[in-house]
Amino acid sequence: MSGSLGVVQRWVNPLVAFRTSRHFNPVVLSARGVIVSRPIYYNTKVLQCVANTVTDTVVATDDSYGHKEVISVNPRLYDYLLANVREPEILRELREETATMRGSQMQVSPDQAQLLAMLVQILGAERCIEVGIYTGYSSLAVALVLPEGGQLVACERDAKSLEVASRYYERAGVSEKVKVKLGLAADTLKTMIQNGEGSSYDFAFVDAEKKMYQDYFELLLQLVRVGGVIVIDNVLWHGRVADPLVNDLKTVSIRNFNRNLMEDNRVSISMVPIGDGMTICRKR
Ligand SMILES: C[S@@+](CC[C@H](N)C(=O)[O-])C[C@H]1O[C@@H](n2cnc3c(N)ncnc32)[C@H](O)[C@@H]1O
Repeated sequence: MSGSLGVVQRWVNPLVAFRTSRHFNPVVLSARGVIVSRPIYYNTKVLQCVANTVTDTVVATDDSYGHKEVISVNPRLYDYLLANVREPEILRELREETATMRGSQMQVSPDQAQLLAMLVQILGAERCIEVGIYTGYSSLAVALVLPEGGQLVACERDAKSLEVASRYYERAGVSEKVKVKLGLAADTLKTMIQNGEGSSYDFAFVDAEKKMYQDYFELLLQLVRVGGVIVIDNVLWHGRVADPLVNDLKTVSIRNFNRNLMEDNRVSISMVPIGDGMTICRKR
């Protein structure tokens, strides 16, 4: 720090200071480091946030990424994103009730649910499957956009969480559309195949036992028609899949599943960094 009054930008990345310089008056400190003037529009905390916004958010810019400024969602940006999600009132109530329960971190986020509903609508899906209901947030999001006569076969092994889900299906008026299958999902899917339901579904969402992903996928690939879509949740697994030092059973199985999917010519794929990561697969 200099011995005279001066502008101090030690907390500002020079690139960011340049980019944002039109938007604020800098902090001026005395020789002893006492603030003698503050920005006109921002207090120092806000200013710090402004200065950090770009550096916190843009996570990749170099030529490995074609100099594309790739962003990562920080809390402030995520709040903004959520403020732009159209979450139906009934889903909000279910999400808030679930938030008081054990395991609430398992439910998909509002932006994920909106994407699922959007995919179902784009596909014009009438016959859907969900693997892993919990209290019903994602299944209700799908059921709400199904057309008259549409059906969602939803698999869950935990009867207690199903009580919440069923109550919300009822309240939302979609009970007729959701066929709940209590039991192990793989068994339910096998039975559906044995019953001749192969290639008759338009859409499936997988959000249950991570070690079973490959099995669920193989079964669902038989149940979904050509052109149908299978969405898999948690494919980024809190970032652990990209960390070679993490090798617990769940991480390894998701990592292997992702690698297999990359080489699987039976589907087109798109891995999307939404929520905990989702891969959208379209059956060829
Ligand atoms: C991540 S949660 C599902 C969250 C849900 N999609 C939502 O948005 O609220 C996973 C659910 O899968 C269920 N589950 C786990 N293994 C299962 C299995 N083998 N068969 C059926 N359900 C299973 C769990 O009981 C749990 O409720």
